[in-house]
Amino acid sequence: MLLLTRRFSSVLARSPFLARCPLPPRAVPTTAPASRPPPRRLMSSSSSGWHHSSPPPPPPPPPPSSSSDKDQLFRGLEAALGTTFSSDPLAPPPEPMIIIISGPSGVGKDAVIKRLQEEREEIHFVVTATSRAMRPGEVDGKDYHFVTKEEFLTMIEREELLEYALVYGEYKGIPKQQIRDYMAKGHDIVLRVDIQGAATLREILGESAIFIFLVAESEDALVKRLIHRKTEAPDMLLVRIATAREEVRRMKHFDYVVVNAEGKLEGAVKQVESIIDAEKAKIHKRRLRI
Ligand SMILES: Nc1ncnc2c1ncn2[C@@H]1O[C@H](COP(=O)(O)OP(=O)(O)OP(=O)(O)O)[C@@H](O)[C@H]1O
Ligand SMILES: Nc1nc2c(ncn2[C@@H]2O[C@H](COP(=O)(O)O)[C@@H](O)[C@H]2O)c(=O)[nH]1
Repeated sequence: MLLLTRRFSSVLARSPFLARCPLPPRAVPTTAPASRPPPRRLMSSSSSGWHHSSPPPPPPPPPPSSSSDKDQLFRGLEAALGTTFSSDPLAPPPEPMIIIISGPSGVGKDAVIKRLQEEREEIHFVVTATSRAMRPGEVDGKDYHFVTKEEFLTMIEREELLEYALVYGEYKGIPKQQIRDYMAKGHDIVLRVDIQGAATLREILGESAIFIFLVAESEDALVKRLIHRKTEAPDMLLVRIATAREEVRRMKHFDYVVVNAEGKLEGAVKQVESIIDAEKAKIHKRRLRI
């Protein structure tokens, strides 16, 4: 430290900055401090305590004011350390992550993901494959890859799916290649699956992915939301609602729970974004293995 201070002092001694802002003479010792006796201290006559017998040290030099002074100081510090200051980022670059968004039918998974995609372009939502018929308003390749049952079975045979399940009587599955392609480009990946799909993915991905459980504020709100969506006949509605009761019990196997309350879609999306940001800032990151 003493050596560094000396070197810095000698570098600055050659700089015009020093001419204007001289270092205090006693700030940089020129002889080893061990050879100097400790300063004598005297008891003050006042009741305020101890005082040094030596005069007070001179005030520190004023901070550099002009940009050339600051530049001189910067270069002086570099010279004192004997290396240039690097402008490389100090934090490692964030690695792509896999985020699984699951929850009971009708809770708002698709709605949350749609808004999330609008907010974060770097996120890729994996379009899953399904054997179910297209609903009015759905787009092939955007909502799902709509395939026949035979085509789906071929995908299973060829081991093209990371996970697949029979969901309400129809096949649903995640194409592996899509994940690989987008991760290679540095994108974060969002997967939307039902609860059984999330359980399978936990077995495959373990702690390397982030599992978010989306819930409505109450069962009552969830049922009203499903009725309002008008996509299911009453018998199928009953199946989805009965299944939802069971599914809520699986919440404890997830990493996070996010409440998507009635009329509060934006709040739920913000919370998912906060989770992603916090996970990105983690020092001991999740190591992805797929
Ligand atoms: N916060 C919210 N407040 C009010 N309505 C909402 C909210 N979030 C979503 N919705 C509506 O609730 C319905 C169900 O949402 P969505 O289809 O996104 O659910 P989902 O979880 O993807 O369902 P599924 O699992 O059956 O595909 C939709 O009509 C959607 O517009
Ligand atoms: N296990 C999987 N579940 C999936 C997949 N893709 C979608 N889903 C889930 O299915 C239900 C029903 O969807 P719907 O569009 O018919 O209403 C819903 O919970 C989806 O999240 C998948 O690849 N695997």
